Amino acid sequence: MANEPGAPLRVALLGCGVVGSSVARMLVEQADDFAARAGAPLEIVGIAVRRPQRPRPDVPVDPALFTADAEDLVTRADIVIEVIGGIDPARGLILRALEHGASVVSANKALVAEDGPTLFEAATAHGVDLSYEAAVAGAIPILRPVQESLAGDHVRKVMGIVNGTTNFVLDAMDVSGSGFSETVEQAQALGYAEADPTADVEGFDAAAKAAILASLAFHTRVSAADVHREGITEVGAADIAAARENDCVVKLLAICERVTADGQDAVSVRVHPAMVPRSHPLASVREAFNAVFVEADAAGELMFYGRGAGGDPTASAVLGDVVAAARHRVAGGHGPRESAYADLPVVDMGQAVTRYHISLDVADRPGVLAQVAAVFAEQGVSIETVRQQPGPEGEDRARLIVVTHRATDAALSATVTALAALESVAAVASVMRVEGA
Ligand SMILES: NC(=O)C1=CN([C@@H]2O[C@H](COP(=O)(O)OP(=O)(O)OC[C@H]3O[C@@H](n4cnc5c(N)ncnc54)[C@H](OP(=O)(O)O)[C@@H]3O)[C@@H](O)[C@H]2O)C=CC1
Ligand SMILES: N[C@@H](CC=O)C(=O)O
Repeated sequence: MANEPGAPLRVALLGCGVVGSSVARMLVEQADDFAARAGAPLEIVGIAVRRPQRPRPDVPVDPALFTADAEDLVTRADIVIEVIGGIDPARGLILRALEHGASVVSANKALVAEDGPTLFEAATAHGVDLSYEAAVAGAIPILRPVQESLAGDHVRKVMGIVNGTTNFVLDAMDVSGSGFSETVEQAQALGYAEADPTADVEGFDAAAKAAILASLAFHTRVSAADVHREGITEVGAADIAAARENDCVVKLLAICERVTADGQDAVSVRVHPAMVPRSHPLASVREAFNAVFVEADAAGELMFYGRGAGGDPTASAVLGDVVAAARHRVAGGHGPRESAYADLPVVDMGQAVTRYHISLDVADRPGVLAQVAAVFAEQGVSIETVRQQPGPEGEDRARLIVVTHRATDAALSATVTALAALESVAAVASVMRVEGA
């Protein structure tokens, strides 16, 4: 859909919170640059928010532009930027914008991961762009490289830290021993966390991003519901300490990989905390930074690193999509369409192959090590290393630390259940997967 040459492009902004206020400010402050890059001036014609009367001193626009009537606003724009978040009303507003011929830019991973195909079909039907680079890993250009630059390769695996809030919390627990709630509050104040931080700490946000990455990397459809998800609320000081003793750090990882299941090509997509060796590049990703590690047949290993959350970093990705959409409207053409021809099944977590680090408090007497080893053997799980440490002073207990070789998650988790049932095992002190070794 081409616009009149030189005519301003009408931009509607839906949402003016952490991300939207940065987008509005940058559009205004860098208006001349955007006009030159896009090939036409970008003119904000309205900003839809919940509370239009609220003073917003950090947003340098005419207060009359604020409206609560997003439904009307989207029908008056060439480009609609959706940074409200959540499923509704964002979904209805995007569909309405596309139906009215507007190009849409969104940062909404929850919506794309839940109902992307409906939105993509509407964009295709109306011949306009729908882009969402900001939805995964904030400022890091990762979706376009995976979708376009790697379209000539065969991506085998994508593994990354894609949630800034949880990385901020885990990093603080490791470095300063800070408490969980206190660091989540800090992440909220810094604008990293979602409106409801449960989405971050319970892994929903990372699962949505994993679904998007897997869909693009493997040319298939993966929705958020297909992703195995564990958050960081169960990670305690004992796990952080166990990781440190093992020369590892704990990270919330999103892992998307091609697998073979029952002789068929399939994909495994999971989000969970894992111990990562300090020597691995992902271990050095600190604070709210994100990083995504991609393995492809021809390219080999690639790593993308940068700020994964916050207003300005996310606005950078949003505005990159806005300029691309504007160029298409000025010169004709459109961005990449969904490529989901592969139609690969998603395997369940039990079939995923991983390694476990298990710390057990056991009775310190002859034969216990043999009992423990027998449980691993019964489940077909091979032990890589086992260490024994003294237990608490005055108690006849020892701490056994076992790291396994790779096995299916089903076998590993059955092993932990069987270990916990042994009379000689007083407690399973910590269980965590190990990745990146
Ligand atoms: N924050 C971050 O670091 C990142 C966020 N994202 C994504 O960007 C999106 C926005 O996030 P963020 O800016 O943090 O969110 P905020 O909660 O800070 O802002 C949400 C904005 O949407 C407005 N809004 C809420 N409901 C409605 C509604 N029904 N109609 C019109 N406007 C509404 C709010 O209005 P009001 O101001 O009046 O309350 C507010 O301006 C989300 O999809 C998020 O996942 C992506 C990457 C990073
Ligand atoms: N809440 C998210 C924001 C970016 O997507 C995060 O913490 O990474």
